[in-house]
Amino acid sequence: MKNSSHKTDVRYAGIRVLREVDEKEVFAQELISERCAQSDLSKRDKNLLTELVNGVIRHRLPLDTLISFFSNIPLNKIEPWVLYALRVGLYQIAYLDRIPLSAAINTSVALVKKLVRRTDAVRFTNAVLRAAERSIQNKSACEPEITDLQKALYRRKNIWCTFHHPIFPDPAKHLTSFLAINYSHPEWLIKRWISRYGKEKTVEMCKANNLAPRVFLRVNQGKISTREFLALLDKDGISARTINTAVVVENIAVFEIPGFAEGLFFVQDISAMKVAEFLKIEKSNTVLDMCAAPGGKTTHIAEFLGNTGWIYALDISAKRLQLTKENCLRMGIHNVSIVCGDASDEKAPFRMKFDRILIDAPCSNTGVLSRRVEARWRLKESDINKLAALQYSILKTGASLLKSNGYLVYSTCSIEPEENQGIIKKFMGSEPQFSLDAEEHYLPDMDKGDGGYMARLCKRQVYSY
Ligand SMILES: C[S@@+](CC[C@H](N)C(=O)[O-])C[C@H]1O[C@@H](n2cnc3c(N)ncnc32)[C@H](O)[C@@H]1O
Repeated sequence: MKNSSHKTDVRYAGIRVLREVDEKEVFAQELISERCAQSDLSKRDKNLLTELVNGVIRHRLPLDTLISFFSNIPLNKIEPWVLYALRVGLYQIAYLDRIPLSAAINTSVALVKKLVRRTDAVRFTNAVLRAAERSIQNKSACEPEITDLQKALYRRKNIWCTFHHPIFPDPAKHLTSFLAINYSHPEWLIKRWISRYGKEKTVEMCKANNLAPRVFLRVNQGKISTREFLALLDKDGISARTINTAVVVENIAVFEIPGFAEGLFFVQDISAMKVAEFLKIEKSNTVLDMCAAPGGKTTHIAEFLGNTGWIYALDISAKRLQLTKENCLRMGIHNVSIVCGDASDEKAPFRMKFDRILIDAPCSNTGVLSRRVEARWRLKESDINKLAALQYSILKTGASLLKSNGYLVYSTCSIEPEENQGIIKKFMGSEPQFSLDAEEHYLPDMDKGDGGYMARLCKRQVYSY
């Protein structure tokens, strides 16, 4: 859909991405980047597209709760395009400040007019959005002003939106469903985290998961020094600072940062940057990266190797390995072989053994929910044990491919113990040749980065007499 000046309409692009993310099970961020690259959207509209798609996915549960409250049709009976248009409209009404309420309503109604072309659907969309708008009492209420939590929706940075009606569960009677709806996470995950981390920490993590994550850049030292890169950003008026070796950029989308195509940096969370370092790479090592795509850690390992040694980048996904290849080319890395295969298969396609092995395992992603916005809705509690079984078999294969005195790092971006300490404990119980050299786990934090886990195992030499 083009608007009157024949430019792509940003909300139309957004609603299509939202439906595709749900129906094709693709990653929202990858689809947003693809659409931004292909479209004639302005920089401002690209930012709005990112905000709308990520915001609607992150806040889906409170948005659907509002729709259910103001609609006379059950949620599962609402025509899909109408439902997406309602979510987009309500997100702007309840969570954004820049867009006038009338514009939020009119643009969603216009989407339904174009996509559904039925007057009852148009009338229904208009009625639900106007009822929600009329029910808002104060869009920027501070915590001390909240007298009835059933009428209050948490927005961000301790700002709430209050309503005239009691829409949300009573926290005194249904604490977990109140927290699940207000902070937009599945209830089973809230229960799990409360039992492990307590209510305060759980709420803090949920709040962090609902904010756009910080953009951390790993400067490609093979091409440019951090000082030179900061000067380049400064020249473009981009404010940046360093945290340890990472560069943090504020208020800017990745596509606006200079030097991407030239491979001057890799976008990588500060927690993910710790993993390659943890592997204790030495020059000339032969390294196996067993779950390598799209190559964030492969390219970091290459930096530690300099132009020495060799990396085998294995992954089960040919499509994601294509990204690994492109990233290696972009970053100017040539000592990598790309291998497509199943790392859980004990007959892994290698006859040789490796000095270092990295297993950055497929996981539930519960440490990176601010980045992987759709993950919280796709994940089921029963998936955690299934993932643990896969992770364990990948670890067993990796262990069989490590040289004596070599190091193996097992890492995830999950904060669930079954996928982390549980795997290592079980493994150590059955593999006396290995010792646990070091272990770290971290919870998601706005300033310190994503949540996750890493363990370094050492394979001892066994002498037979
Ligand atoms: C956490 S991501 C890896 C991220 C990567 N290390 C990086 O830093 O860019 C996990 C990867 O595991 C891959 N994967 C899932 N199951 C696998 C299997 N059985 N064998 C090999 N790779 C697998 C996925 O395709 C995905 O690319």
